Amino acid sequence: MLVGVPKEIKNHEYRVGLTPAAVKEFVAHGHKVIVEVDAGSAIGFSNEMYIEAGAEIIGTAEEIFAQADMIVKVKEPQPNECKMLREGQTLYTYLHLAPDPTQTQLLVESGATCIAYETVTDARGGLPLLAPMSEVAGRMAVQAGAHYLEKAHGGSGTLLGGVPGVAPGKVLVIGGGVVGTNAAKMAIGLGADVTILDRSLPRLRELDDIFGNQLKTVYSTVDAIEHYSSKADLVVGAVLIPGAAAPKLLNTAHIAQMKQGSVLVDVAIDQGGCFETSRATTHQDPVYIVDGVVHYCVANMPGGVARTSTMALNNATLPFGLALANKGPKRAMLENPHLLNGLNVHKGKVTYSAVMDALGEQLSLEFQEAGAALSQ
Ligand SMILES: NC(=O)C1=CN([C@@H]2O[C@H](COP(=O)(O)OP(=O)(O)OC[C@H]3O[C@@H](n4cnc5c(N)ncnc54)[C@H](O)[C@@H]3O)[C@@H](O)[C@H]2O)C=CC1
Ligand SMILES: CC(=O)C(=O)O
Ligand SMILES: [Mg+2]
Repeated sequence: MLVGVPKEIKNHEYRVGLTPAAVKEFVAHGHKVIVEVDAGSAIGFSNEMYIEAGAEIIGTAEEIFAQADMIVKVKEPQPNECKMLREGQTLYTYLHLAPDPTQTQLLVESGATCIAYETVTDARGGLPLLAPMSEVAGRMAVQAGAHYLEKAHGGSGTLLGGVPGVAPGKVLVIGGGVVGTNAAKMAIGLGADVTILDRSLPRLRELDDIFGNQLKTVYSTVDAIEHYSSKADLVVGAVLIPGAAAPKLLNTAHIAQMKQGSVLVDVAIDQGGCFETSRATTHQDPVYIVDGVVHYCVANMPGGVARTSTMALNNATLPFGLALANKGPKRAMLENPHLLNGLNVHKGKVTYSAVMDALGEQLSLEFQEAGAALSQ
């Protein structure tokens, strides 16, 4: 198969679909890889490294899209990229279609086979191609929180770890999944006083087993959220109800009760955010202040540490990517129901029901169940 890797074109997005190490794997399996010039240069993956791994460097995205059987990316394709896709071509990347009618319409019109990283599943009910970016975002949440607690950045001037003779800062993590666990790990590592809320008791038991008495686990109720947020220096929003908009767990009245200079990091902002006052921000302009509380709501946090994120993402995407190339997309998906769950659009039809539920009527889309669509 001819695999193409264009340079990402979203604002301040430096991740790249394949690392040189991943290219080497595709080449070792007999595939040809073409990479756009400087696709990874910003994060230390030079054109020479890709050539050494066996790739050919190509001057423009247009040539990559025209030649490749499968396009491997990170972020959802931008409109000009969608227009270069065609029937018979496979797109393997994050898509997040449900809130994005324009992209959905363009992918349907392209006729291409579009696989979304974020809907590929695993045998334990997890999302294995979302998990690495949730690990990154969870860890970054505490780094960002510690930074914005500094006086010069709008915070209260609190050091999360404290010092001998001064108590540590208090961190509240709401949601104990992948983001929440990684945030807790970092906050504990800094020596903060950490409490995590979840509404799943089995999950709270697991967290108790992992962290012991370094972490306070509390069942998530309105009362618990009110109590712990009013005392917190840093609150991390890390809830997910799969496929749905995030629930608003802190309202404006709760935020008014919080300490001046405390920090909210709303990681769930890509699902609409879990604080009433949250609105999406960017790496260029990451924070704003409401009622004396600093809000950090960056929707693509992993892009901020693009080198680590690219390597973490490739570790997860490589086995599925190789299966797509080795077997061909049709056989690879029909043989693996978890990969098939990634299929969102195929030959002009939507094949993922949550996307159909969100946009079907608005765009007059045609739906076909993924397995049936591929089998034709
Ligand atoms: N902003 C960014 O750059 C990124 C954002 N994310 C987002 O972070 C969010 C969390 O992702 P994951 O940790 O992977 O999800 P997850 O499914 O692993 O964990 C979510 C947890 O929230 C809990 N939960 C649901 N409702 C709750 C409530 N009312 N109170 C307390 N807990 C509740 C669930 O029981 C579950 O344990 C998602 O919206 C995801 O899309 C992920 C990566 C990057
Ligand atoms: C998950 C996602 O969309 C990102 O890492 O940017
Ligand atoms: Mg206040």
